[in-house]
Amino acid sequence: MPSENDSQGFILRVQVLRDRIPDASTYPFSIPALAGLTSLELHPQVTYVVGENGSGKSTLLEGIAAAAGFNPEGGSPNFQFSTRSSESPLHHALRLVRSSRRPRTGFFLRAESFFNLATNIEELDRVQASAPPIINSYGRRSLHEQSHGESFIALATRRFGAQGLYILDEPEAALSPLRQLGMLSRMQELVERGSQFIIATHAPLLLAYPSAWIYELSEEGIRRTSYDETGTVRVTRDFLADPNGTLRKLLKSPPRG
Ligand SMILES: Nc1ncnc2c1ncn2[C@@H]1O[C@H](COP(=O)(O)OP(=O)(O)OP(=O)(O)O)[C@@H](O)[C@H]1O
Repeated sequence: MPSENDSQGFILRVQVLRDRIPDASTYPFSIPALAGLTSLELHPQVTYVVGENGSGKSTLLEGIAAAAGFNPEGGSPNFQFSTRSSESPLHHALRLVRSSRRPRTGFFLRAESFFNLATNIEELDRVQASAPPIINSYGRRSLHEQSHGESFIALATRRFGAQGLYILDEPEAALSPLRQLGMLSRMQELVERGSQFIIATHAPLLLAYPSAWIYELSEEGIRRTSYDETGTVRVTRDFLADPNGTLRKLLKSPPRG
């Protein structure tokens, strides 16, 4: 049963300490959506970050994840593998305003590091042969031997748990539309058990969690918006309402049929 305290998220707000920014004219502080950011309030349960390619979603999520103690390359706070040090210095300038609740578990998912995570689990299980295998928490089957979607579903159903902080960068890359809807119901189970999500996405289905807050990043900055006003929903809705009309405007020769 969720306690009254569960109505608070673990992270209440993300503050940007402008005096810790070494050079506002270089990456990542030069990204338009981040340039003027001073504070971002998070929903206690589900906060989405949307915006065009290159608008700064991954940079922001990585900064929040690193400031929260995750490996910037992804995984749970226990995973400390490093294949490259490409993380941006954003987290040095971020201060997380936390509630009195502490997450019991958590995961930072970034698509490009899922492969490394799978390899890291195999290596850890090889060297720690006496301990219960870590892969047991991921459905007992090597993530390398599962499809991208299967391994994500194993992660969300087996490894994600109550009182968790989950920072997910475009998880839809792995998921069919049906599985994206399934993810919404898995999110509800976890939210009801005190978890908090921060999700960057381009997927209208995955974006549909009710009462969540949505921030849209753009050249103008970062602003809270509604589901219907997001670019991703508008473009998808317009297309599905009239695919042929859209294609006629877009393509040189008209579509057949
Ligand atoms: N290591 C880096 N050094 C310099 N610029 C970078 C670096 N990483 C990303 N950028 C630039 O910062 C901007 C924001 O990138 P980011 O990956 O955060 O965007 P995004 O919104 O997540 O995009 P997408 O939807 O395509 O995943 C882009 O213009 C990108 O080219």
